Amino acid sequence: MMLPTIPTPEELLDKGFRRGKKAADLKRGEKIPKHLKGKRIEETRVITACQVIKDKLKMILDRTPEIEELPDFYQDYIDITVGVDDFKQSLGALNWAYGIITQLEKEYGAKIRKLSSERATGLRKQAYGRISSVVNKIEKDLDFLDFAKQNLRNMPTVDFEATSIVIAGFPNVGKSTLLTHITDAEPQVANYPFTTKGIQIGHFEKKWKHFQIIDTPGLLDRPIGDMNDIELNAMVALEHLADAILFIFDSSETCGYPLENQYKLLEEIKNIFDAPIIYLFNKMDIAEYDGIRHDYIQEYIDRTEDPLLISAAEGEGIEEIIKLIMKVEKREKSSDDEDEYEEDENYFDLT
Ligand SMILES: Nc1nc2c(ncn2[C@@H]2O[C@H](COP(=O)(O)OP(=O)(O)OP(=O)(O)O)[C@@H](O)[C@H]2O)c(=O)[nH]1
Repeated sequence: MMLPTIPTPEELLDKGFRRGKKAADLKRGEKIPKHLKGKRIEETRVITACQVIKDKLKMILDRTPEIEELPDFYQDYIDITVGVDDFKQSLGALNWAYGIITQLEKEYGAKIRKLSSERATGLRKQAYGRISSVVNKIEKDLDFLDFAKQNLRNMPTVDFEATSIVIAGFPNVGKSTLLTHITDAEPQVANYPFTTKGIQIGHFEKKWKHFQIIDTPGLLDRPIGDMNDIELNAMVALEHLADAILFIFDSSETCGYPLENQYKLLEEIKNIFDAPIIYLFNKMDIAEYDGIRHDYIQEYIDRTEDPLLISAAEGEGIEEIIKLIMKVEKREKSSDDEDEYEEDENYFDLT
């Protein structure tokens, strides 16, 4: 997500005051009756400074998307990454500053016009003091928005029209090998909270249907019991997105995790995700010796509903996986309307 560039309070004030001075200098060259000149110069200076600062604040507000209008996945993503409440509060603060500066512009414009030219400079200084104080009050909000901009820069680009399949399984079971076999091009790599390597999204199209396969190394590959609330929220964001889960077992256990533990992870994932699960037993090429399969591997295969036995590295079973993926239906995604943001009335009250 591209957010607008966020200035510091100093930059914002500096720009406003510099442009104010420039406009005032131009006024100085104009033919104006002497007793009015001082007033006009200072009035121009205050009004220009206010407008420049307001324009910048408005540009930031206009170019920042309304969070409620984004798909659930992005709302969740923003919440986990930077916090939706903080985000909205910061925008609220900018809106507040915009309102106050509009008032100061009117108030001081009128005062300067009413009083004598001798008092104009004093009034302009007073106005500048108050403008500075308002802009400095939103320092932490500008700071936060800049932090959000940096953190949301490499947000995953998700196609909400496509059917989404999320891959799960312990590290080294063959998730990325499978992803590259199923999808067309190099997967897109984007940031995702709690994944050291980011999220990988690959696409493929078949019979006019578009599918995206999502791998989240570091998230769907470890016991959920160990996760904190925020990490669980990151899982829930995926749940909002997934139309189906591809759960991959490493039948050879060369990934370092016994099938017993892999099965436990599956049980945990079943508790969190409502989406249907496609079960894959990978690395079958090394799980069998001379065509003989260990009884205990067979036991896990037998415990699983419609398992597919594959070898991602050798491209064995890929066609069957694609056939199963083609049967996945897009799920109706519910959006929760209850947690509408409540504005802090005192903060927004400009009257
Ligand atoms: N013999 C064999 N090796 C495989 C197979 N699939 C993957 N591997 C190997 O297993 C190792 C791990 O595969 P990856 O695809 O990187 O596994 P991953 O699950 O994406 O791993 P993380 O990114 O760490 O989560 C690599 O050395 C692969 O070459 C397979 O079907 N057979």
